[in-house]
Amino acid sequence: MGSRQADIVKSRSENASERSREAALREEQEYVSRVYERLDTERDQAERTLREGPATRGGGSVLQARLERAVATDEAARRLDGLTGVERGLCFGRIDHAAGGDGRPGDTFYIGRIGLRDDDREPLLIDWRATAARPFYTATPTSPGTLARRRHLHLRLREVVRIDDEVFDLDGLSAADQSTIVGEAALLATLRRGRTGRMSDVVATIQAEQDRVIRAGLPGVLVVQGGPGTGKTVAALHRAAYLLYTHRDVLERRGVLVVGPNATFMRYIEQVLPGLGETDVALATVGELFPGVHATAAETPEVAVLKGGLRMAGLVGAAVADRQRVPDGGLEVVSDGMTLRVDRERLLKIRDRARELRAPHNVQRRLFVHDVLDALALDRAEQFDRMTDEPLEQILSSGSVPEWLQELLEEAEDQPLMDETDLRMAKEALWQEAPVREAIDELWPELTPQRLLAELFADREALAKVGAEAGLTSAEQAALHRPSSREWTVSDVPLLDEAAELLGALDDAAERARRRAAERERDSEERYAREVIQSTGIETLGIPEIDQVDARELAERHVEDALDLAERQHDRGLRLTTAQRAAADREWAYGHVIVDEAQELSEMAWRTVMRRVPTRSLTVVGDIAQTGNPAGARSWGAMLDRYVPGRWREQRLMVNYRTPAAIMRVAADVLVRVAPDQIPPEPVRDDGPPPAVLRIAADELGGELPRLVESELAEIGAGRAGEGRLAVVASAARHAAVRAALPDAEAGATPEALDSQVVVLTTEESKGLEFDSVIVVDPAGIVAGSPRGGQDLYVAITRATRRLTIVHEGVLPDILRTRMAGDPRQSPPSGPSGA
Ligand SMILES: Nc1ncnc2c1ncn2[C@@H]1O[C@H](COP(=O)(O)OP(=O)(O)OP(=O)(O)O)[C@@H](O)[C@H]1O
Repeated sequence: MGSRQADIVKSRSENASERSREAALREEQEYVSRVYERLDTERDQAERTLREGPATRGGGSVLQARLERAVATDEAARRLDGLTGVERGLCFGRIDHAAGGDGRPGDTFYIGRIGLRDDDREPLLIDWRATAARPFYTATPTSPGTLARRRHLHLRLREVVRIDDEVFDLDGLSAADQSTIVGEAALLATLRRGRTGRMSDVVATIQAEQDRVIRAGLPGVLVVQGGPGTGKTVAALHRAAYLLYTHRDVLERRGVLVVGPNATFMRYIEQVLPGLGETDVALATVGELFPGVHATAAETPEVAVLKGGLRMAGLVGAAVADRQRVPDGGLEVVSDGMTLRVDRERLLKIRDRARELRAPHNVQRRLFVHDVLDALALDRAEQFDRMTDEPLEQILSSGSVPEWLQELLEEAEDQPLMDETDLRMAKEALWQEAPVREAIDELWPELTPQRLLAELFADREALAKVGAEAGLTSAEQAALHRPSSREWTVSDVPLLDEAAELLGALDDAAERARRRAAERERDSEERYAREVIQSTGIETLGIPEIDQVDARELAERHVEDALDLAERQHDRGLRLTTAQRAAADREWAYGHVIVDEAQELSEMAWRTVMRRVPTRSLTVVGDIAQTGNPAGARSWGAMLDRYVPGRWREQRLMVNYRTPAAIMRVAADVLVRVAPDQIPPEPVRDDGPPPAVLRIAADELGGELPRLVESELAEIGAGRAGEGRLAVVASAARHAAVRAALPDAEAGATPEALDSQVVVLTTEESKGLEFDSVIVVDPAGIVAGSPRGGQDLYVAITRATRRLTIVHEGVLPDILRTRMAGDPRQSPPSGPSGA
């Protein structure tokens, strides 16, 4: 065929494919418009139900009508919440199953963020979490299952703007093309988008290895280990949504908790779940796990290691025991001019009897107070008795008393000093006296966790005594000392939680009333707990500690009265979600807990997390190679075997969706040095320039850094459509100089930082985040500051999605030298001193 003829054929076939593309777009637009119409209708219906209440069916009692209303409004509120966040990209995929052997066409399904049905209850949109949607995520050219085609739909608002098709026609593909990447075109288009400072969901392009994580079963502990950018966070969040969809009966009432490393990170991920139609997941940092405390301050590495270690459980235990005192001289208190005494031996017995009560300190205290008051009342009675006894003896022995009176008096002498009523009244009277209360408080005070720890840390003497009992050296005891006014740190929170366990609730009347009410609910809760155990499948796993867990413990302790709920929900402003109720309650037992950046949790933090989930249904997400917390994990087994010995399972994610290959090669060099046993994840992206290295002296940062930032912002096209983010990640030593050089940039882990184009961060603050361009300042300082030599540099380098620049002062650290030497981009755009 001549070339002109070939051109004509090519252009005809291009025209034909253009026409069929337009026809396909039109067809999909029609369908997608129907789907949005349905969404609008459902939203209207839910809003009407909330506004006007459900249509009444008539008949039944008033109570029944109220209950029905309660259930319907609750459902409507939830539905509306779910329908509100899913507008963007509501329908993103379509799967066509191959024709069956009988020649009938295969089924076609549209996949979206939520499920929708038409008026005839026929499925219009399949929820991405439903089983029917699964082939969309798992089909690859090598194993397409029954799929003939997968189609990705790209929407701008409600308009279909592009279609990507994958036809699973293996014969037409070379072996090399039979990639395992699912929906490559759609995936790469997503990955190349500029960053906005907020994570978005990846529901349209979930990969097969991530799908296995997302859809893993609910029971037990699943560890997801993966290098940077492998989508651990995003997969964990999709997993939360999947579990809520699949196990709604259990999880809606007990809730799902996501624990993350810091407040900025939580803000970074917060829109993912609403985008998936889920609004009822509690998000918290470790510093927020103790209700009423929002700790963000960090300790020095030495104190963080100390406070993160398990000896702290012993320290807190010893601190509580130290507040149950028996003075050498016993108890002496002046009441009504009379000195009342309880001797040491008696007090020891009273203390031991209280301690034997298997209850927390504040509950044991009630028995202690009761017994001490007994002893004081008795002492007072005995003293009175002695006072009256002597004159009486004299009268009796004088022989001047008539016989009948003598008998009466002798009889009275044999009677007990006080009957029950006398004793109770005497004790109540004593308890009203301030000196008596103060004296008892000295021996066994009522304590909050905050008071216990603040007083302990401020008291060198107590620290020395209690510290020695917990096996702390004198240097460690001294390191814990601090003024009681100091704010709580993140490392303190697990200690507060530990203390709360040992202290129990305060003994106020309201608390007792609450507990009595809770007691009344116990029966139904126990029944519920059993259902929970059955439905999570834990029973069938035969996990021993579950058998030991009291069913009551497992029960959701806060079953809301349906009528209350209805009335509150009618006024939606007051509606409390499961997540909100759970977050306010330290003893809430969640149905599932997801821990992200889990390598950062200390041993003590794990104790706190495990208390929140007695069923041990957890997803633990992290990367051992990125551990920056000196008290964090060196291996998963070291942290988890204590709670689920040998029974946690691990899934690895091996593909890096964030960092382009050229940057990843530098990161891999660093990884070899810091964690030689870890394999770096394979990058999907092969775009973008190689990383640049610049030598800028510390005193030149003020002049050079702003120019570098400007030119990088131009490179990433920052500002267009709100996209384009740059981070300067500096060593602790250069942080202040960098901030001074970039006075207009946001700094630190604040929510505002995410909204700004340029942010200055420490490596710790950059954890979990990503930016189009990253400038790493002072790699040598970062390596020197990493507790295990280099992890922090690995984290900093792998934050970049497009461009990486390394700014150093003297000689480039060894760890970077191989790869960076002779790099073409060694000179900065404005040309300061080259490397
Ligand atoms: N299947 C996917 N489709 C599209 N984007 C994805 C996919 N998986 C991951 N990504 C993107 O890759 C980036 C990295 O994901 P994520 O932050 O979850 O990784 P990570 O493993 O938690 O990383 P790190 O350990 O470094 O914090 C994010 O921008 C995320 O949206």
